[in-house]
Amino acid sequence: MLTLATTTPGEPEIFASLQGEGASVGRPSTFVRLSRCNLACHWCDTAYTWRFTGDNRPHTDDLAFPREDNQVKLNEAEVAARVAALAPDRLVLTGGEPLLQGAALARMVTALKALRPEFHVEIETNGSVAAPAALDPLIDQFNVSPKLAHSGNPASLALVPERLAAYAADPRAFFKFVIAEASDVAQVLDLVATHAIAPGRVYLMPEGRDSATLWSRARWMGDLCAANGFNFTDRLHIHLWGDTRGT
Ligand SMILES: Nc1nc2[nH]cc(C(=O)O)c2c(=O)[nH]1
Ligand code: SF4
Ligand SMILES: [Mg+2]
Repeated sequence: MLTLATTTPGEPEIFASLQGEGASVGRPSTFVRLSRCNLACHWCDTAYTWRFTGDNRPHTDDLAFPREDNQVKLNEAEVAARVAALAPDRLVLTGGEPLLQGAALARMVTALKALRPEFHVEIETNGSVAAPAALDPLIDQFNVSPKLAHSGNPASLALVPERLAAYAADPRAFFKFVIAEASDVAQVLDLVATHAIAPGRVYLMPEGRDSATLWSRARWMGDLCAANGFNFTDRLHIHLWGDTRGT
């Protein structure tokens, strides 16, 4: 069984869109959004995956989401069938933190590949959780987004050295850092040096949930990327559809 986020109460967040971030930006992809996260970022744009009623950890919106409206359980075969029925041949597993449900995801992706073997599978992870052995070989690309100090998470939870080292050693992994201020990049340089990550595998992405914020941060971030040999990634889906569920 998988616990998914919802678009509207009872409706699982499974949708065809364009990958809006990172190395596969612009590619038509079907997204499956898993509920629950092990972190709590102040600026999280999917707080409805974790900030359930009674969870008072700080968040900029300070909203509490009733669990019954924002989670739905679906079995692995049903999720696979819904993904297979949509046009894209690429799957993006996201959340929340999808690897909290890694064993069930392995069953779902196995069922999907039985229906449509051509699928390319990406996973968006915060990099603090490992993929279980059953899932790992089914993943073509890890989009690892370690959370820096400005996320508000204690480094002891967000930056697990052995996890980051394992992703750094995995050629399937790209690193995508959410940046709000130029000074955040010092921590990126530190992590990249510690784990010997080639700059060409690193993406800097502006924090922002509206076009104006993304554009204003992109202006100074472009220079920082060029100076350090990092890639820049925008958040295409925000420009196209805004900060909405199911896009
Ligand atoms: N279009 C689109 N691309 C995305 N790439 C990563 C996303 C995420 O929420 O993890 C995301 C998302 O929510 N929508
Ligand atoms: S790790 Fe991702 S899903 Fe979890 S709180 Fe942070 S931004 Fe949100
Ligand atoms: Mg998103």
